[in-house]
Amino acid sequence: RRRTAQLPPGPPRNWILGNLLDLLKTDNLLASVDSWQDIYGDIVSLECFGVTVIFLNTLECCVDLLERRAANYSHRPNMPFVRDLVGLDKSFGFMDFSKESIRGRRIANLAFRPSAVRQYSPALQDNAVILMQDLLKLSEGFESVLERRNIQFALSLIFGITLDGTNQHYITTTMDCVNKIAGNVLPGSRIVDFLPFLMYLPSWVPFKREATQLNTLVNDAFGTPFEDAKRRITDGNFHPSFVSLILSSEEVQGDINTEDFQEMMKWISGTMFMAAAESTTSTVRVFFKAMARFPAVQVQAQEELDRVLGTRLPTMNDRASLPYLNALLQEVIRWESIVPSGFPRRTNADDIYKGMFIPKGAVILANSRSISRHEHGIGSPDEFNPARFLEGGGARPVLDYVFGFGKRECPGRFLAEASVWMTIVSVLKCFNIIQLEESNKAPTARRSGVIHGTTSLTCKLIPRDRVYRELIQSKAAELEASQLV
Ligand code: HEM
Repeated sequence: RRRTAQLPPGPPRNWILGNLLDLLKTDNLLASVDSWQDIYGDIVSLECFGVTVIFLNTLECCVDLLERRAANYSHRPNMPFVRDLVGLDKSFGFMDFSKESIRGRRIANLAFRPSAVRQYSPALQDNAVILMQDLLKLSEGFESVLERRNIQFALSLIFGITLDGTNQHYITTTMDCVNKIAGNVLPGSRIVDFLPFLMYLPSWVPFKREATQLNTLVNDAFGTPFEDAKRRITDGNFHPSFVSLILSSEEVQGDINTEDFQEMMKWISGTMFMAAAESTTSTVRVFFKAMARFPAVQVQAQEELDRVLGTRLPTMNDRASLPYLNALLQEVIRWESIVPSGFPRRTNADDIYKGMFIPKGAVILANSRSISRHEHGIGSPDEFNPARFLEGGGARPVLDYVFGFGKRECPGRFLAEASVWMTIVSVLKCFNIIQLEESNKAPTARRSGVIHGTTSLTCKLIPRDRVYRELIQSKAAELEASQLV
């Protein structure tokens, strides 16, 4: 069967370069994948220097392969640039599916499983209050405030670090590191990923110099906050965090004080931090964009908030009584997928699926953007309409696909959902989001690569009522006095 089965169909290949030129268009790659799907169907393949790249464009294909055949589809691609040269092979997010990556996920789960995330409710609420206070001071151009607050929250939750005048460098280092990693993950970002022997070129070759610089940045961004957290724990002057929890946990087996364990924890905590730093901010940016463009949805959401809460600020306990807001959260995550082509996987052995040949070593991308555009229920997929997630709306719950599949499913999904929910209900309760006139300049995409950072925001905030301003200011003053944020 293997000899007769063909690779999945795909765009024509150049006899030397294969589909390299198609893959190099990373900015337009998603638009190209849409058109290939229309022409070639649910599974599309490309080829480059003997490496097959396969896009899975439907939920059925993703579940069949990434979940039901997980044993063959749970590795990450070889990616010599980021894994070997930059050194991210020590991060469980980049490791093959192995005892070590399973251990990393288990340890992360201790602090990010649903029961643990529920305990972060007070911290999420406090974080939302401080964000609202920052937004009150700055009605326009608030994108950097969102980014900053999210990084501060992640630093505090994972490492127990609060930012003061001495450690602001964490913000720039983190963003620089996340952007550079995200830009080097998709197939086509680096030729060396298709031709691994290029790794052995001398160190002055430009891409190797770049890798060395990125390696230094990665070691700093992953290592410094962990060392800082350990120092605070040793001094006995620390806020409880993921690191302090694990370093004192009875559930973790092995010798916590060995160098190997400490090194592993550095990479696990750094991985969770880097993954959290950008993903939630990008999702919140999609929310602002949608609210500015679809004011009727905003009015309906505020109507529900005012009816259920009166004039008090929201808390995490309100989730169960705000069905429209819950649907709105799902629609934000569906409408503009922030990890549109998933995080690449690799096959471990040859396979046959639906009569097509999927070779060993193929890079597999779960096209969650396409799924979100086909499993959207009522109306057009481009319209922002939370009602599609209410009864009879027919949309597939986003948790079924946006956070990946099977054994590599996103371990931060419960925190991501809770944190984005708390932010959007707080913003809608306290502000109206107004679309600014679009400038003539085409909006710039913030980021390309594996994380889609959406276009720059063209909206401003108008506080809704004095009562919220007063509530925010008094609660924020309390928090600042107790140095909890
Ligand atoms: C809306 C926000 C987020 C989205 C859409 C998202 C999506 C994803 C996706 C699609 C994957 C790949 C899963 C696969 O291979 O099947 C992934 C992996 C991962 N995510 Fe998230 N994520 C988000 C937030 C977070 C947060 C907040 C954290 C950390 C607290 C996190 C940590 C990770 C890690 C560590 C992995 C790698 C897991 C592994 O390789 O085993 N993510 N995420």
